[in-house]
Amino acid sequence: MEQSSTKKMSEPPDVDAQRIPVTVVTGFLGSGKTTLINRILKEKHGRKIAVIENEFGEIGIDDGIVFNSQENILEMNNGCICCTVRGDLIKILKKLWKRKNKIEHVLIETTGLADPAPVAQTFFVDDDVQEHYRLDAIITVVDAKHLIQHLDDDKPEGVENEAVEQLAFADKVLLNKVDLVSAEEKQEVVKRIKAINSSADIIETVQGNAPLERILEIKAFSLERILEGEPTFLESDGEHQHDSSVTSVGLELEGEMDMKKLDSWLGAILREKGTDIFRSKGILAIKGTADKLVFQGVHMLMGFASSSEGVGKPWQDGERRVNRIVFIGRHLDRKQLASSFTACLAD
Ligand SMILES: Nc1nc2c(ncn2[C@@H]2O[C@H](COP(=O)(O)OP(=O)(O)OP(=O)(O)O)[C@@H](O)[C@H]2O)c(=O)[nH]1
Repeated sequence: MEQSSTKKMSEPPDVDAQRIPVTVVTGFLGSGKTTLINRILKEKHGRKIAVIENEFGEIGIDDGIVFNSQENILEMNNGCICCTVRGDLIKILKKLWKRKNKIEHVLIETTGLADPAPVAQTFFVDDDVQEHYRLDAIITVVDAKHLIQHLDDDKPEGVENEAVEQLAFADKVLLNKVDLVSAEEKQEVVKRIKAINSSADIIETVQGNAPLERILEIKAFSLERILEGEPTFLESDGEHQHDSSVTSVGLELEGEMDMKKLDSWLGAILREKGTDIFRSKGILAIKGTADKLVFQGVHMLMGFASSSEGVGKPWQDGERRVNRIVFIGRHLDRKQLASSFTACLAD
């Protein structure tokens, strides 16, 4: 007896067991990050999960369509998590561990244009953060249909290709939207992923349906592996250049929309400009119904959902019906988008 208690006393404390695991969910615009996080939150995981959510675009849309039953959602929408709001990320993390109602897992959703490296670096360069958190894994969600075009996107000198960076840093790749590609197309995408990152496990998913035990608390992040590929990982100050040709136009307009006009307007824009418009989404008020309409576009693919199907909440009595829509991509014509959006208002 005595022997075993002496042994116990001399054992180092299990530091990892005391630190809160963090999963960074990254992946290009529209790949399915929010879908994955919503799915995780809805499952019976038995953990108290906090989500830190960073959205790209002039106006945030995700807050209105997701996570509506969760209290532990922290929004950071005043810049990109990998540069301007990294200080805010540290502040939020510090606040979180001081909460009485102890958090057991943190999910960080980066914007679709973020470089995950500075986010990962946060867990190794700040002493307080390092003491309380452990980076469990970087999960990169990939849109099987659109990945290759983003990997092949020509970037200006000195600008990183975000889709490549996101894959290079992945501990797990969720090859999402496999329902949209053929077996041959899928094989080609897998080949491209492996050429960038041969060590990450690839999980094929539809609507982010990966088993939780393969994505949470998996201790997959390895600093050694990262340092092998990027020896200066811990030294750099997180400074990097974003592709400034990708911008966003966010529009807000009070009133009720004509569904027919809206549908044909969005259909036409995405058909004509869907190569340049990477992502579009909106929350809309339609004449004749109190249900909120949620619009989602990824390049030329678009779809609607409604609060009648449990996505978001209906317009409440007295709530101002403000339509919000955001377009993210290249060569966006703000004036033209604004006037054609206004033209969709119901008479
Ligand atoms: N066909 C298909 N559509 C999917 C799948 N997963 C997600 N989607 C749709 O893809 C669109 C974008 O999904 P999100 O989860 O919002 O993507 P995201 O990565 O969070 O997008 P951003 O945060 O704006 O970059 C939505 O319309 C989803 O319903 C899938 O497996 N198959």
